[in-house]
Amino acid sequence: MSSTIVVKIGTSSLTQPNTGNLAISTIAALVETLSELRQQGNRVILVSSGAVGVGCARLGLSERPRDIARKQAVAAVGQGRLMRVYDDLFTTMQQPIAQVLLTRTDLVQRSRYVNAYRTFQELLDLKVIPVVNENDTVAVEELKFGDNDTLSAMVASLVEADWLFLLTDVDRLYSADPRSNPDARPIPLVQHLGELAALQVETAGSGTNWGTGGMATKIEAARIATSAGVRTAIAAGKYPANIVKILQGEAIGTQFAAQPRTPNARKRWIAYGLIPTGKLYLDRGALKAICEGGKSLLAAGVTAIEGQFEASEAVQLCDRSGVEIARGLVNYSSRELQQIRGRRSDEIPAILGYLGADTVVHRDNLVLIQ
Ligand SMILES: Nc1ncnc2c1ncn2[C@@H]1O[C@H](COP(=O)(O)OP(=O)(O)O)[C@@H](O)[C@H]1O
Ligand SMILES: N[C@@H](CCC(=O)OP(=O)(O)O)C(=O)O
Repeated sequence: MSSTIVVKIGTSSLTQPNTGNLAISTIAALVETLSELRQQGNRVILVSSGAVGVGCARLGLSERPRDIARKQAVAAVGQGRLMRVYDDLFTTMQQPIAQVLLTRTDLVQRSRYVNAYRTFQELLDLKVIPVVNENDTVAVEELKFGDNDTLSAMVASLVEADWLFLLTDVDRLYSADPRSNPDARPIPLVQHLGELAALQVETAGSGTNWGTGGMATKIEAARIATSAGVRTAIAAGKYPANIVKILQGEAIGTQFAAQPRTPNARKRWIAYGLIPTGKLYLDRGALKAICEGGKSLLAAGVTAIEGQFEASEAVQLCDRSGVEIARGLVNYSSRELQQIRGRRSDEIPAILGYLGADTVVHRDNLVLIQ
């Protein structure tokens, strides 16, 4: 049966740790595996990091630039080089590829999100492997994915993938960074991300100087992807052929079970495309109403508000301790909500001096976060 498979590979796997030069044998093995998967009828997307690392090697820079403009310039050098290498190798496998560079804003605006979705579908229908990266050269700091782990999870959610593979320079997730902690225990399977707290998994430490985010961003990616219904695996970038073995059911790397997928595409955009600008804390009655009753959120159930936001923006709906339970588009600004929180809906016109929406977040604009 054919699947939609998103594979993300990090800089630490694509480049030699000492010189920053391309790890050609790894890239060639990756190209072979992905081409074979494609030719077996699967829909395949590659999310590849490496623009900054490869750009640095090309320009003879020995470390990742800290200055933003310099980093953006270096990425422009590396991205072209990287695509040249991919295109040469994929062409030897008769496999067409496409470059897709995304910024975070492309997923925030509904029209651009839908447009990106359509372009991916078209490319996959044409049997092309899209090679995706963040558009580092134009992305602005405040609106960045920041790391390709998050980007790949959002792409996997956008295209409703069956699998997300996060290929890195360790063979799986451990209870702590295995580089600094030889007693770290391997974690083969995560049924639910809640288990990680009980397993006391530490994600501090970010491997080589070239990787961004370390394990923490991979766990966050697994959270986004699994709650969008995508099975996720963390595995060694050195052995891309393991992807095929994992698809055949072998217990390699760390595998995260998928949660049921939100069937409504617009709700998935609310949950995974938008960037929340505020937090609403809910009382127990409101949590029960939205979680068990499938109801809208009313002002009466909001106990506190954090952040500055306008009506129609995305907010996180949290329990008393700040754990996010749901996300939604809010009908009132933070200023208005400060005035009406805890109050009955029929009191709102008198408090605000005008007739607003009955609900703070309507159930059609509200999605539970697993
Ligand atoms: N709990 C953990 N389990 C495994 N690796 C961890 C853990 N915590 C931190 N790490 C580090 O994360 C690194 C991988 O992240 P990173 O360097 O960002 O890779 P990539 O370039 O593939 O995104 C590993 O080399 C490892 O040192
Ligand atoms: N977009 C950046 C990659 C950022 C990133 O997440 O890097 P990595 O941790 O190596 O996957 C680049 O191409 O250099």
